[in-house]
Amino acid sequence: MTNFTLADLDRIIAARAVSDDEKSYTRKLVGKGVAKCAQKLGEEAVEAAIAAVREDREELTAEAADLLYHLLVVLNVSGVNLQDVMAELARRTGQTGLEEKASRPHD
Ligand SMILES: N=c1c2ncn([C@@H]3O[C@H](COP(=O)(O)OP(=O)(O)OP(=O)(O)O)[C@@H](O)[C@H]3O)c2ncn1[C@@H]1O[C@H](COP(=O)(O)O)[C@@H](O)[C@H]1O
Repeated sequence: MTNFTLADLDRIIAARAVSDDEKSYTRKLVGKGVAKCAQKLGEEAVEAAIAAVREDREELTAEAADLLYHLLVVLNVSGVNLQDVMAELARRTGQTGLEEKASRPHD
């Protein structure tokens, strides 16, 4: 169990994207533009799908982490806020999302 959230990773990516650290993978990837970032996102999605079909849970866990990282990079370079994506997901539940959370206080 960890308290680390997508919002935490999103903040790290936003900071690394504009950092001047030449060792930063995020900075290098963002510097290559949206097409390269989107290509990486697609590759990671396929790798996650293959791991799922193979029923390899360990591999799927690692690929899912790569996929979420690369999705957040694409959102960042595209100027789409993670908060807006979460709001869209909440809207689809027909509620803000907070009501259900309140009824599951230990999640
Ligand atoms: N979560 C990740 C993360 N997931 C995957 N990756 C990188 O994504 C790359 C994907 O692997 P590939 O083998 O497909 O990439 P590659 O062949 O090296 O690169 P390409 O030339 O194809 O782009 C790897 O190099 C991983 O290091 C990540 N890089 C960074 N993070 C997070 O971002 C933070 C900031 O990282 P830096 O920007 O490197 O400081 C880190 O602390 C992490 O929290």
